[in-house]
This record gives sequence, structure tokens and C-alpha cells, in this order.
Amino acid sequence: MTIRFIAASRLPTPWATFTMHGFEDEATGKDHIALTLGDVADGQPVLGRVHSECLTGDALFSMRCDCGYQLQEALKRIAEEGRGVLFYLRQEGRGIGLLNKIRAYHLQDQGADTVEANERLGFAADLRRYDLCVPMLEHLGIAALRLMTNNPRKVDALSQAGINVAERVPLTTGLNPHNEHYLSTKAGKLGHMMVLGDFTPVEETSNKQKP
Ligand SMILES: Nc1nc2c(ncn2[C@@H]2O[C@H](COP(=O)(O)OP(=O)(O)OP(=O)(O)O)[C@@H](O)[C@H]2O)c(=O)[nH]1
Ligand SMILES: [Zn+2]
Repeated sequence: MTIRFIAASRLPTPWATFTMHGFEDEATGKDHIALTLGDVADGQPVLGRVHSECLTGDALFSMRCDCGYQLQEALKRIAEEGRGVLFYLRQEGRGIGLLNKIRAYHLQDQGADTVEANERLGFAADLRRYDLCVPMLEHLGIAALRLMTNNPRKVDALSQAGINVAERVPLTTGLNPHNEHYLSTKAGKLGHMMVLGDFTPVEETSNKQKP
């Protein structure tokens, strides 16, 4: 594994002031980040989120997916607990990259679902790797995670990479008219452990005319 710690700093957010740890993946040239709060190296399982980059959802307020909502909710829950970790992994578009994700969105605009769109572009449905968390967890001294996710394949992949996932904590937030079909496809085809009835819906503010 070629993940190298580079530097750490404070990161004030609306929910808490986290410590931001920056890592470099020498093999891919990607930068990854871990935000921590409290003492995460005390040996007790740590409330955690392993979040894959979604520029559109995390930074541009996209309602096509649930990523931005999950990111905010995870940070809020860690802040409420006073202790936790969020990994922000630069594997945009389930690993196909931003521009291919836009190509996939174009196909979805024409009726494909999120899995079919990836496949039509010649990609598997999900190309992400989670073993890159191992050196970051070791660096931070984290022994075990209480992982906020609905994705059982993420739990399996982390466990297979040798990470102790002590518990899965559901993270069902962000349901809206633009991502309802996407979330159904995740549950139906990608195996996410969630039903739409469990979700906290979000209100649209100024986009009511254009579903
Ligand atoms: N290729 C592709 N990637 C997408 C699409 N929508 C979101 N993503 C990416 O999917 C990743 C998030 O995956 P999700 O399946 O929502 O979440 P997860 O992390 O696997 O599961 P949770 O832990 O339950 O959130 C991010 O990298 C997004 O950029 C899409 O339609 N196509
Ligand atoms: Zn997203």
C-alpha cells in the first residue's frame, strides 16, 4: 500500500471543529482525507463514515443522489457523539471519474438506470476499493468502526481488507423526487439495505417546476 500521511490541521465546520488529516496515494496520485473528532485511538469502536467523492452531490447541491445529504448527516452525527471519523476517498462516480459520471448521467437522462449506464459505458457497476483505508486507520490508531452505511458490499470489502466493522449504522437521508428512482435502483440492484419508507425526505426550495 502506498498511502502516505502528509499533514494535519484544524477544520472548523458548522457542526464541530474536526482535525483534517491529508494522505497521498503514491500509486494513483490521488489525495484522500480523514476528518477526526475526539480520541479515536482509545481502542473502542469509532463511529465512522467511509465516503466516496461525489463532486456534484457533496459540493454542487445535486439532488440526483443522496451523497451530499449523507455527508452532512454523518458529520452531524459524529459531532453529536463528540467522537468519530469520516474518510473522504477520491473515487468519484463509484470509481469511474467525474467526466464518465457525467456521461453516465446523460444516459440516465435518456432512461438508463445507474447500473445500466455504467455498463453501457463499459464499466462495472462499482469500481471502488476500500483497502486504502487500512493505512489511514493504522495511522490514526483506530481499532474498529461503527460504520454509517447502507451498503453491505462496503462492509464486506472493509472486513475483507482486515478492518474490524463492529456494527453497521444505517444512514437513510436525502430522499427527494429527483433521486427516488436512483435510490430504488441502489436497493434493488446494488443491494443497499434500505427501504425508501425509512428515509427522511428533503424539501425542494426553488426547483419545483422542473422535476
Ligand atoms: N457511476 C455513477 N456513480 C454515481 C452515481 N450517483 C452517485 N455516484 C457515485 O457513487 C458514490 C457514492 O455511492 P453510493 O452507492 O451512493 O454510496 P455508498 O457509499 O456505496 O453507500 P452508502 O455508504 O450507503 O452511502 C460516489 O462516488 C458518487 O460519485 C451514478 O449515477 N453513477
Ligand atoms: Zn452523489
